[in-house]
Amino acid sequence: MDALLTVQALSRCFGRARALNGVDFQLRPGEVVGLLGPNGAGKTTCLRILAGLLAPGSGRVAVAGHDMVRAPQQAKRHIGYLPERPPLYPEMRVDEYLTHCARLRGVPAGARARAVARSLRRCGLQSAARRLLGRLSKGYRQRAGLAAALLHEPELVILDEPTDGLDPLQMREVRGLIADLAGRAAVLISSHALAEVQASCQRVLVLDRGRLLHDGPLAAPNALRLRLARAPEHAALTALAPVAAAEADAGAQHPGVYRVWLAAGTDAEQLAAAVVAAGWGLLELTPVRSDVERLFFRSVGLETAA
Ligand SMILES: Nc1ncnc2c1ncn2[C@@H]1O[C@H](COP(=O)(O)OP(=O)(O)OP(=O)(O)O)[C@@H](O)[C@H]1O
Repeated sequence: MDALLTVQALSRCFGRARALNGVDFQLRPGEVVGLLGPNGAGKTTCLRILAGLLAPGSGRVAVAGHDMVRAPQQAKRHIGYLPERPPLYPEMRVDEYLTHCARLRGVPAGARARAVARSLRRCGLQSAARRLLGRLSKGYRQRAGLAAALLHEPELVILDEPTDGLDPLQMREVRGLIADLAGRAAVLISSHALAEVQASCQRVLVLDRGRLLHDGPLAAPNALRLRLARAPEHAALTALAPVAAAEADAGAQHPGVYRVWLAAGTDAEQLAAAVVAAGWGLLELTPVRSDVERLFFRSVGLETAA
């Protein structure tokens, strides 16, 4: 499938400091990707360039085939951007603000009310539509910023630390909003919250001192976590046709928890059927995801490969 976003050899300096250094990656339609990196890694700089708010020093950004420098209007039409601190006017009401943003975004006059209502609904803001932005909690301000970013139904949504400063309940709500976006739009999320990225993203980029150190999927191919009520002999488990390899999960609190790799040409459904037929009591069968924390520290050189 063609890339929705293409980033090529992107660099940017501030004075003599190099904030971004030769960054390359692509985003496909509908995928949710986390952008991780320590403070000062260049995440915000990168996202601001992608959103067309900051000029690149060199390199290229193209959105849906439109070059951000040569055709910024067309490129930006496909992007919704939630900055770290959304620029909300405290004296405006939520619905007034969204109507104002819809106008700035070029949503035609006749379609604005519908776009605002849809954005309010998607971000759970209907009951807050008449509230002053200046009186909103941090979580609701974040929702208002996201509602503004989604008004024109962008295919690429860029979120700069969307859960920063939120309480666990608000974080869960934002996570729900991201899950709701997934599949309909590509989402690029910068975050310090590794658990957040683990929960929401299919792929992770790690940036450090302006360089992209890692770009890879979070799902480990063919690996599943299997939990059984009655732990079988290891040999009995590996004798099942869909099992290529299995190892007991040493970190698990109970026996009967395994990491299982599927044999080529088999799938999770076949493994479930084989385990049930063996009478071991299937309690859980879930895809194994890479550990974002380990991946992050390994990428930035603070941990050697285990
Ligand atoms: N407008 C600016 N003027 C000068 N230097 C800047 C500017 N914006 C960013 N920088 C510098 O560029 C580097 C990357 O900053 P950036 O904000 O992109 O990092 P970040 O990964 O988003 O950090 P954080 O996680 O702390 O938000 C830093 O050294 C920062 O000081």
